[in-house]
Amino acid sequence: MSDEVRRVTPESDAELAFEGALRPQSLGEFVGQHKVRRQLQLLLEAAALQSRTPDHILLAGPPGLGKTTLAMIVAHEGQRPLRMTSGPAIQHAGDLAAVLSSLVPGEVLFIDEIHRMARSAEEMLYLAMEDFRVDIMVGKGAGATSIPLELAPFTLVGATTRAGLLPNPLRDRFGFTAHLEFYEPEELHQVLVRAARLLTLAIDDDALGEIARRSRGTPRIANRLLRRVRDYALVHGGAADRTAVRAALELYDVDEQGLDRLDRAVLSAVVERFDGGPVGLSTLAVSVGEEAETIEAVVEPFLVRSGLLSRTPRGRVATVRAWQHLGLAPRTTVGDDL
Ligand SMILES: Nc1ncnc2c1ncn2[C@@H]1O[C@H](COP(=O)(O)OP(=O)(O)OP(=O)(O)O)[C@@H](O)[C@H]1O
Ligand SMILES: [Mg+2]
Repeated sequence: MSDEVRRVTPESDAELAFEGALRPQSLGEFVGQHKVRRQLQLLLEAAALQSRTPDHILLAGPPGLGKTTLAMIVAHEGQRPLRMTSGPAIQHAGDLAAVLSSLVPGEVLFIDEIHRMARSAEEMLYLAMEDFRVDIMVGKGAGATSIPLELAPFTLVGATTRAGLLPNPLRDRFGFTAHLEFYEPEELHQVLVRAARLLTLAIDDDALGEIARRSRGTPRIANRLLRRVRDYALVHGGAADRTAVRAALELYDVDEQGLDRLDRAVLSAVVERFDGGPVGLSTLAVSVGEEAETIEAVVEPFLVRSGLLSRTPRGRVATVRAWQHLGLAPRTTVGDDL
Protein backbone atom coordinates (compact mmCIF):
# COMPACT_ATOMS: atom_id res chain seq x y z
CA MET A 1 0.00 0.00 0.00
CA SER A 2 1.14 3.49 -0.64
CA ASP A 3 -0.23 4.85 2.61
CA GLU A 4 3.03 4.41 4.43
CA VAL A 5 4.85 6.47 1.86
CA ARG A 6 2.13 9.05 1.74
CA ARG A 7 2.26 9.84 5.41
CA VAL A 8 4.85 12.31 6.51
CA THR A 9 4.93 11.20 10.13
CA PRO A 10 6.59 7.95 11.21
CA GLU A 11 4.01 5.23 11.17
CA SER A 12 5.46 2.09 12.67
CA ASP A 13 7.91 0.93 15.31
CA ALA A 14 10.12 -0.35 12.51
CA GLU A 15 10.25 3.10 10.99
CA LEU A 16 10.98 4.70 14.35
CA ALA A 17 13.87 2.29 14.90
CA PHE A 18 15.13 3.01 11.40
CA GLU A 19 14.93 6.76 12.02
CA GLY A 20 16.81 6.33 15.26
CA ALA A 21 19.62 4.55 13.47
CA LEU A 22 19.93 7.32 10.90
CA ARG A 23 19.64 10.34 13.16
CA PRO A 24 22.70 12.57 13.06
CA GLN A 25 24.18 12.93 16.57
CA SER A 26 25.97 16.22 16.17
CA LEU A 27 25.50 19.55 14.42
CA GLY A 28 28.42 18.66 12.17
CA GLU A 29 26.58 15.60 10.86
CA PHE A 30 23.31 17.45 10.45
CA VAL A 31 22.85 18.21 6.76
CA GLY A 32 21.52 21.54 5.45
CA GLN A 33 19.72 24.24 7.48
CA HIS A 34 22.99 26.19 7.50
CA LYS A 35 21.59 29.29 9.12
CA VAL A 36 19.84 27.41 11.91
CA ARG A 37 22.95 25.33 12.53
CA ARG A 38 25.10 28.41 12.94
CA GLN A 39 22.55 30.06 15.17
CA LEU A 40 22.33 27.00 17.39
CA GLN A 41 26.08 26.58 17.45
CA LEU A 42 26.53 30.12 18.72
CA LEU A 43 23.88 29.73 21.37
CA LEU A 44 25.35 26.45 22.63
CA GLU A 45 28.93 27.65 22.60
CA ALA A 46 28.13 30.84 24.47
CA ALA A 47 26.30 28.87 27.14
CA ALA A 48 29.20 26.42 27.43
CA LEU A 49 31.72 29.28 27.85
CA GLN A 50 29.71 30.63 30.75
CA SER A 51 28.89 27.20 32.16
CA ARG A 52 25.16 27.93 32.12
CA THR A 53 22.20 26.18 30.58
CA PRO A 54 21.49 27.32 27.03
CA ASP A 55 18.45 29.54 26.40
CA HIS A 56 15.14 27.91 25.56
CA ILE A 57 14.79 26.95 21.92
CA LEU A 58 11.70 26.67 19.73
CA LEU A 59 11.93 24.52 16.60
CA ALA A 60 9.23 25.27 14.06
CA GLY A 61 8.53 23.66 10.71
CA PRO A 62 6.70 20.95 8.79
CA PRO A 63 7.03 17.28 9.84
CA GLY A 64 10.15 15.28 9.07
CA LEU A 65 12.59 18.18 8.68
CA GLY A 66 14.68 17.41 11.76
CA LYS A 67 13.08 18.97 14.85
CA THR A 68 13.38 15.91 17.09
CA THR A 69 16.84 15.29 15.70
CA LEU A 70 17.96 18.82 16.61
CA ALA A 71 16.52 18.52 20.12
CA MET A 72 18.61 15.40 20.62
CA ILE A 73 21.65 17.15 19.21
CA VAL A 74 21.22 20.07 21.63
CA ALA A 75 21.38 17.60 24.52
CA HIS A 76 24.16 15.56 22.99
CA GLU A 77 26.42 18.50 22.09
CA GLY A 78 26.13 19.90 25.59
CA GLN A 79 26.45 16.43 27.13
CA ARG A 80 23.24 17.01 28.97
CA PRO A 81 20.54 14.51 29.84
CA LEU A 82 17.42 14.69 27.73
CA ARG A 83 13.82 14.26 28.83
CA MET A 84 11.24 13.86 26.09
CA THR A 85 7.54 14.47 26.32
CA SER A 86 4.84 15.94 24.12
CA GLY A 87 2.03 18.47 24.25
CA PRO A 88 -0.77 15.89 24.07
CA ALA A 89 0.75 14.06 27.08
CA ILE A 90 0.39 17.23 29.16
CA GLN A 91 -3.34 17.42 29.81
CA HIS A 92 -3.17 19.24 33.13
CA ALA A 93 -0.81 21.63 34.87
CA GLY A 94 -0.09 18.76 37.29
CA ASP A 95 1.35 16.64 34.47
CA LEU A 96 3.81 19.40 33.69
CA ALA A 97 4.63 20.06 37.35
CA ALA A 98 5.56 16.40 37.74
CA VAL A 99 7.96 16.57 34.81
CA LEU A 100 9.48 19.93 35.75
CA SER A 101 10.04 19.09 39.39
CA SER A 102 11.93 15.92 38.51
CA LEU A 103 14.41 17.56 36.12
CA VAL A 104 18.08 17.40 37.07
CA PRO A 105 20.23 20.55 36.77
CA GLY A 106 21.08 21.35 33.16
CA GLU A 107 18.65 18.83 31.71
CA VAL A 108 17.17 19.42 28.27
CA LEU A 109 13.39 19.11 28.30
CA PHE A 110 11.98 18.38 24.87
CA ILE A 111 8.27 19.05 24.42
CA ASP A 112 7.15 17.87 21.01
CA GLU A 113 3.93 19.31 19.54
CA ILE A 114 4.10 21.99 22.18
CA HIS A 115 1.10 23.79 20.63
CA ARG A 116 -1.11 20.96 21.88
CA MET A 117 -0.36 21.36 25.57
CA ALA A 118 -3.21 22.21 27.98
CA ARG A 119 -3.77 25.93 28.60
CA SER A 120 -3.28 25.62 32.36
CA ALA A 121 0.09 23.95 31.76
CA GLU A 122 1.10 26.70 29.36
CA GLU A 123 0.68 29.26 32.09
CA MET A 124 2.75 27.22 34.48
CA LEU A 125 5.42 26.94 31.83
CA TYR A 126 5.78 30.74 31.51
CA LEU A 127 7.01 31.05 35.04
CA ALA A 128 9.12 27.91 34.84
CA MET A 129 10.90 29.15 31.72
CA GLU A 130 11.52 32.59 33.12
CA ASP A 131 12.32 32.01 36.78
CA PHE A 132 12.86 28.24 37.06
CA ARG A 133 10.02 28.16 39.51
CA VAL A 134 6.45 26.89 39.59
CA ASP A 135 3.55 27.73 41.85
CA ILE A 136 1.76 24.59 42.93
CA MET A 137 -1.87 25.15 43.84
CA VAL A 138 -2.99 23.31 46.92
CA GLY A 139 -6.63 23.01 47.97
CA LYS A 140 -9.71 24.46 46.36
CA GLY A 141 -11.95 27.51 46.66
CA ALA A 142 -11.35 30.05 49.41
CA GLY A 143 -8.80 27.87 51.19
CA ALA A 144 -6.61 27.40 48.08
CA THR A 145 -3.01 28.52 48.40
CA SER A 146 -0.07 28.37 46.09
CA ILE A 147 3.25 26.96 47.15
CA PRO A 148 6.30 28.10 45.21
CA LEU A 149 8.65 25.34 44.16
CA GLU A 150 12.21 25.98 42.94
CA LEU A 151 13.25 24.07 39.83
CA ALA A 152 16.65 23.02 38.59
CA PRO A 153 17.79 25.22 35.70
CA PHE A 154 16.88 23.51 32.43
CA THR A 155 16.71 24.19 28.72
CA LEU A 156 13.31 23.83 27.14
CA VAL A 157 13.32 22.72 23.53
CA GLY A 158 9.84 22.99 22.06
CA ALA A 159 8.88 21.65 18.64
CA THR A 160 5.85 22.62 16.63
CA THR A 161 4.48 22.23 13.15
CA ARG A 162 2.13 25.13 13.91
CA ALA A 163 4.14 28.01 15.34
CA GLY A 164 1.21 30.32 14.62
CA LEU A 165 -0.89 28.53 17.23
CA LEU A 166 1.45 29.30 20.11
CA PRO A 167 0.29 32.10 22.38
CA ASN A 168 2.58 35.11 22.24
CA PRO A 169 3.66 34.96 25.88
CA LEU A 170 4.95 31.44 25.29
CA ARG A 171 6.63 32.25 22.00
CA ASP A 172 8.32 35.28 23.55
CA ARG A 173 9.94 33.21 26.26
CA PHE A 174 12.10 31.27 23.85
CA GLY A 175 15.54 32.78 23.43
CA PHE A 176 15.69 31.53 19.88
CA THR A 177 13.20 30.24 17.32
CA ALA A 178 14.54 28.09 14.51
CA HIS A 179 12.37 28.00 11.41
CA LEU A 180 13.25 24.83 9.54
CA GLU A 181 12.91 25.02 5.78
CA PHE A 182 12.39 22.30 3.19
CA TYR A 183 15.69 20.87 1.95
CA GLU A 184 17.19 21.37 -1.49
CA PRO A 185 17.64 18.22 -3.62
CA GLU A 186 21.43 18.47 -3.22
CA GLU A 187 21.04 18.45 0.54
CA LEU A 188 18.72 15.46 0.45
CA HIS A 189 21.27 13.80 -1.78
CA GLN A 190 23.79 14.14 1.05
CA VAL A 191 21.26 12.78 3.55
CA LEU A 192 20.77 9.77 1.27
CA VAL A 193 24.46 9.15 0.69
CA ARG A 194 24.90 9.01 4.45
CA ALA A 195 21.85 6.76 4.94
CA ALA A 196 22.95 4.36 2.18
CA ARG A 197 26.37 4.14 3.80
CA LEU A 198 24.94 3.47 7.27
CA LEU A 199 22.59 0.86 5.87
CA THR A 200 25.38 -0.61 3.67
CA LEU A 201 23.16 -0.29 0.63
CA ALA A 202 24.68 -0.49 -2.81
CA ILE A 203 22.84 2.12 -4.83
CA ASP A 204 24.16 4.28 -7.60
CA ASP A 205 24.53 8.00 -7.28
CA ASP A 206 22.17 8.71 -10.11
CA ALA A 207 19.44 6.82 -8.30
CA LEU A 208 20.09 8.77 -5.09
CA GLY A 209 19.79 12.01 -7.05
CA GLU A 210 16.44 10.94 -8.41
CA ILE A 211 15.14 10.02 -4.95
CA ALA A 212 16.43 13.33 -3.57
CA ARG A 213 14.57 15.26 -6.23
CA ARG A 214 11.31 13.53 -5.46
CA SER A 215 11.33 13.52 -1.66
CA ARG A 216 9.18 16.57 -0.97
CA GLY A 217 12.17 18.44 0.44
CA THR A 218 11.95 16.18 3.51
CA PRO A 219 14.72 13.96 4.93
CA ARG A 220 12.23 11.55 6.51
CA ILE A 221 10.63 10.94 3.13
CA ALA A 222 14.00 10.64 1.40
CA ASN A 223 15.06 7.93 3.85
CA ARG A 224 11.75 6.16 3.47
CA LEU A 225 11.83 6.18 -0.33
CA LEU A 226 15.36 4.85 -0.15
CA ARG A 227 14.03 1.82 1.70
CA ARG A 228 11.28 1.26 -0.84
CA VAL A 229 13.79 1.40 -3.68
CA ARG A 230 15.99 -1.07 -1.82
CA ASP A 231 12.95 -3.38 -1.50
CA TYR A 232 12.22 -3.03 -5.17
CA ALA A 233 15.75 -3.93 -6.21
CA LEU A 234 15.77 -6.83 -3.76
CA VAL A 235 12.51 -8.33 -4.97
CA HIS A 236 13.21 -7.81 -8.65
CA GLY A 237 16.78 -8.97 -8.36
CA GLY A 238 18.08 -5.91 -10.22
CA ALA A 239 20.41 -3.08 -9.40
CA ALA A 240 19.26 -0.16 -7.24
CA ASP A 241 19.49 2.26 -10.14
CA ARG A 242 17.43 5.02 -11.67
CA THR A 243 15.12 2.51 -13.34
CA ALA A 244 14.38 0.89 -9.98
CA VAL A 245 13.72 4.36 -8.48
CA ARG A 246 11.28 5.25 -11.24
CA ALA A 247 9.42 1.95 -10.92
CA ALA A 248 9.30 2.00 -7.12
CA LEU A 249 8.10 5.59 -6.92
CA GLU A 250 5.46 4.98 -9.52
CA LEU A 251 4.22 2.02 -7.50
CA TYR A 252 3.98 4.22 -4.41
CA ASP A 253 2.23 7.09 -6.18
CA VAL A 254 5.05 9.59 -5.91
CA ASP A 255 5.02 11.77 -9.00
CA GLU A 256 7.78 13.51 -10.97
CA GLN A 257 7.85 16.49 -8.62
CA GLY A 258 7.65 14.36 -5.51
CA LEU A 259 3.99 15.06 -4.85
CA ASP A 260 2.16 12.24 -3.11
CA ARG A 261 -1.46 11.21 -3.41
CA LEU A 262 -2.74 13.65 -0.82
CA ASP A 263 -0.79 16.55 -2.34
CA ARG A 264 -2.33 15.75 -5.70
CA ALA A 265 -5.79 15.26 -4.24
CA VAL A 266 -5.64 18.74 -2.71
CA LEU A 267 -4.30 20.28 -5.88
CA SER A 268 -6.87 18.66 -8.13
CA ALA A 269 -9.68 19.61 -5.74
CA VAL A 270 -8.67 23.27 -5.96
CA VAL A 271 -8.31 23.13 -9.72
CA GLU A 272 -11.12 20.85 -10.77
CA ARG A 273 -13.78 21.20 -8.11
CA PHE A 274 -13.25 24.85 -7.25
CA ASP A 275 -12.13 26.01 -10.66
CA GLY A 276 -8.71 27.07 -9.38
CA GLY A 277 -10.00 28.77 -6.24
CA PRO A 278 -10.07 30.76 -4.11
CA VAL A 279 -11.35 28.11 -1.72
CA GLY A 280 -11.33 28.19 2.08
CA LEU A 281 -9.25 25.75 4.08
CA SER A 282 -12.14 23.95 5.76
CA THR A 283 -14.10 23.49 2.53
CA LEU A 284 -10.97 22.12 0.91
CA ALA A 285 -10.31 19.76 3.82
CA VAL A 286 -13.85 18.37 3.68
CA SER A 287 -13.65 17.87 -0.05
CA VAL A 288 -10.53 15.67 0.23
CA GLY A 289 -11.67 13.99 3.46
CA GLU A 290 -8.73 15.14 5.59
CA GLU A 291 -8.31 17.17 8.76
CA ALA A 292 -7.86 20.88 8.10
CA GLU A 293 -4.82 20.76 10.39
CA THR A 294 -3.13 18.14 8.19
CA ILE A 295 -3.80 20.14 5.06
CA GLU A 296 -2.45 23.29 6.64
CA ALA A 297 0.61 21.87 8.39
CA VAL A 298 1.64 19.09 6.02
CA VAL A 299 0.27 19.56 2.51
CA GLU A 300 0.14 23.29 1.95
CA PRO A 301 3.65 24.28 2.99
CA PHE A 302 5.10 22.03 0.31
CA LEU A 303 2.62 23.01 -2.40
CA VAL A 304 3.25 26.69 -1.65
CA ARG A 305 6.98 26.21 -1.66
CA SER A 306 6.74 24.32 -4.99
CA GLY A 307 4.90 27.26 -6.53
CA LEU A 308 1.74 25.24 -7.10
CA LEU A 309 -0.57 26.88 -4.59
CA SER A 310 -0.86 30.32 -3.10
CA ARG A 311 -2.62 31.44 0.02
CA THR A 312 -4.62 34.61 -0.40
CA PRO A 313 -6.87 36.40 2.07
CA ARG A 314 -9.86 34.98 0.18
CA GLY A 315 -8.61 31.40 0.21
CA ARG A 316 -6.30 28.98 -1.56
CA VAL A 317 -5.64 29.54 -5.23
CA ALA A 318 -4.01 27.17 -7.73
CA THR A 319 -1.21 28.72 -9.78
CA VAL A 320 -0.76 28.30 -13.51
CA ARG A 321 1.90 25.70 -12.73
CA ALA A 322 -0.65 23.68 -10.80
CA TRP A 323 -2.92 23.43 -13.83
CA GLN A 324 0.03 22.49 -15.97
CA HIS A 325 1.19 19.93 -13.43
CA LEU A 326 -2.20 18.23 -13.66
CA GLY A 327 -2.00 18.32 -17.44
CA LEU A 328 -4.76 20.91 -17.79
CA ALA A 329 -4.98 24.20 -19.63
CA PRO A 330 -4.98 27.05 -17.11
CA ARG A 331 -8.21 28.96 -16.93
CA THR A 332 -8.02 32.38 -18.48
CA THR A 333 -9.84 34.50 -15.91
CA VAL A 334 -8.59 35.60 -12.47
CA GLY A 335 -5.78 33.58 -10.97
CA ASP A 336 -3.68 33.34 -14.11
CA ASP A 337 -1.36 35.98 -13.00
CA LEU A 338 -0.44 34.09 -9.84
N1 LIG B 1 19.40 17.61 8.58
C1 LIG B 1 19.31 16.28 8.57
N2 LIG B 1 20.35 15.52 8.18
C2 LIG B 1 20.23 14.19 8.15
N3 LIG B 1 19.14 13.50 8.49
C3 LIG B 1 18.08 14.20 8.87
C4 LIG B 1 18.10 15.61 8.96
N4 LIG B 1 16.91 16.04 9.40
C5 LIG B 1 16.16 14.95 9.58
N5 LIG B 1 16.85 13.84 9.26
C6 LIG B 1 16.33 12.47 9.32
O1 LIG B 1 14.94 12.52 9.08
C7 LIG B 1 14.23 11.77 10.05
C8 LIG B 1 13.12 12.62 10.61
O2 LIG B 1 13.63 13.70 11.38
P1 LIG B 1 12.93 14.19 12.72
O3 LIG B 1 12.30 13.03 13.42
O4 LIG B 1 13.94 14.96 13.48
O5 LIG B 1 11.81 15.13 12.15
P2 LIG B 1 10.78 16.05 12.94
O6 LIG B 1 10.94 17.44 12.40
O7 LIG B 1 10.94 15.86 14.39
O8 LIG B 1 9.36 15.48 12.46
P3 LIG B 1 7.94 15.51 13.26
O9 LIG B 1 7.39 16.91 13.09
O10 LIG B 1 7.11 14.51 12.50
O11 LIG B 1 8.18 15.12 14.66
C9 LIG B 1 15.25 11.33 11.09
O12 LIG B 1 15.35 9.94 11.04
C10 LIG B 1 16.58 11.89 10.68
O13 LIG B 1 17.49 10.85 10.54
MG1 LIG C 1 9.67 14.93 15.75
